[in-house]
Amino acid sequence: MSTSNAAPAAITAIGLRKSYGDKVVLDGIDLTIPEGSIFALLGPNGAGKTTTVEILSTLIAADGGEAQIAGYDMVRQAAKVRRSIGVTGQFSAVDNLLTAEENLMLMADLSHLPKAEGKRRSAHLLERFDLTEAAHKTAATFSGGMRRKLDLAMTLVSSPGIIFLDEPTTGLDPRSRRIMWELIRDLVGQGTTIFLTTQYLEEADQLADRIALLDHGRLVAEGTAEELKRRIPGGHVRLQFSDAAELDTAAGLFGVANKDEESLTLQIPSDGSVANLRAVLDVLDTTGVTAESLTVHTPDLDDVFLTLTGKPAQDTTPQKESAR
Ligand SMILES: Nc1ncnc2c1ncn2[C@@H]1O[C@H](COP(=O)(O)OP(=O)(O)OP(=O)(O)O)[C@@H](O)[C@H]1O
Repeated sequence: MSTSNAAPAAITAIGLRKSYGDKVVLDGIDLTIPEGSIFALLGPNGAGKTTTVEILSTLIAADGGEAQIAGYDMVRQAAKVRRSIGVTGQFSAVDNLLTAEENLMLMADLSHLPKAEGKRRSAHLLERFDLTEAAHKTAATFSGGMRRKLDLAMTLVSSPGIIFLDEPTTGLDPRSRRIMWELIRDLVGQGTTIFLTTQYLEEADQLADRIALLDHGRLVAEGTAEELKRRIPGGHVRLQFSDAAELDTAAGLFGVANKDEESLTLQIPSDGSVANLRAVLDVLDTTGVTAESLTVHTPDLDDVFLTLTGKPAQDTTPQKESAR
């Protein structure tokens, strides 16, 4: 899932600002999201994730800053931006009184698709999202997972090139979450750009090419999951030796190292980069010490979150109810 640096940007933003009264919600946000990639905006409750999505999808106006979405200026060409994007928000667009198919056809009508084309796309999406059997059932009878799938399918009726997913799996059980992830990966495989907000570190880790961490209205970190994990202390390489003598010799070679006599292992602080690993191996090579194995331990995103925001991740907070 690597993004090419050569891919043109689907979304760029410079200096986005938004306040409600004296509360500064976004305090200068810069973003560049290449086409065909998944970008995750990660942040605790109230960090400003939804506000960012609302601004970029032209639902609300920023107080300052600029953004281009699909090459269109979000203020001067707002209508063109809207035609290029799909938005699945925290509040479901699904109409409970309609069937799955009727919900999809309604979206097709709103997108001004000819009736036959709307029917064709609805049928295709129902099949792809495994909702064919539920096509003629009213959405009121759907489980949370089915509803989310239908919601996303409705966003896809107009085949947008850029999709904003605001907390797409909040409140879903693990199985439904995995199904959503697969659907999201499929979309990107077809060239769609995904802008995702999430409170789930694992979700960002699993899906996103790049992750930005939003805290108090600012992006406090941005990079791939691996880059973010390397930015914080706690990473190390662990060398395993076959006997105590080798372990002792090796321990003498490295200035800072944690020796465990019992497991015959040596832990050396490391950022996990190739250059650092090479340096460790070079030291062993030149002194003729043989390690049995080497493993790299990078901190997980939980550590990153805690270090950079000073707050634990929100995975355990009570989940929000979607308005129906
Ligand atoms: N219309 C509004 N009027 C006043 N304050 C608002 C409004 N919309 C959002 N806020 C405030 O802006 C802050 C950011 O809200 P936002 O919904 O963007 O956060 P979030 O990161 O999406 O969090 P959550 O996961 O809870 O949705 C919050 O403190 C919220 O109370």
